[in-house]
Amino acid sequence: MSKLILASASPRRAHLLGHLVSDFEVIAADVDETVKAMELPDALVSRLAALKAKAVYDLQETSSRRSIAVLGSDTVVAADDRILCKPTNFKDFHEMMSILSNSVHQVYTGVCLIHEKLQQSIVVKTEVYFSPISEMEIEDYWQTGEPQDKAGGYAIQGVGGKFVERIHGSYSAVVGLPLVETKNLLSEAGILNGS
Ligand SMILES: Cc1cn([C@H]2C[C@H](O)[C@@H](COP(=O)(O)OP(=O)(O)OP(=O)(O)O)O2)c(=O)[nH]c1=O
Repeated sequence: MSKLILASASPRRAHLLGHLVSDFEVIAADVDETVKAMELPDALVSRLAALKAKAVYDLQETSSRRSIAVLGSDTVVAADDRILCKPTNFKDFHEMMSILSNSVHQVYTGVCLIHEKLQQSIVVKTEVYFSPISEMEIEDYWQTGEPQDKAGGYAIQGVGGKFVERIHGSYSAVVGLPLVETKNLLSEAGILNGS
């Protein structure tokens, strides 16, 4: 049985993966997440998920690579293909919330599994519908500290959940790791217990 490594610094991803696998290691991947010119969101999350998995795979001793599997993932928020990264300051965040307020946007999560030299990737797209957000709500939300490290400036699983009217797609993908699709990837690779 292969040892599974999650190539991520995100506690949310580790928590979600824990719903599928009881035993895995976590190693943060240090990669350049700069968006390329004209890069579309689905291509971006696919490239970054693979980059993260490959970075951690390459850190492993050559002799042990045959018995490991590495999972990388990346999430971005996009409004009509315009990528909204993690807000760097309040002005940036305010602009994001103005775009998301009373409108629908897309959350893309890419997952890549490297196992026995094979690399398999998937991208999950979810549509998220936001209710109108007032100026005061934008200011108050920024003060909570929650938006700062989140793609698109919000967390559906936290305070940001109060802006979400409905979603069409995968809730776990919005949080950071699509459970059904990741389960299928791990299962096909023979990594899940009992598969
Ligand atoms: C939209 C949204 C994003 N997020 C989070 C998930 C991701 O952790 C983060 C997107 O940034 P990522 O760069 O995908 O992930 P990360 O920097 O947290 O961790 P790593 O690269 O090491 O795997 O935003 C939420 O937690 N809730 C949400 O509703």
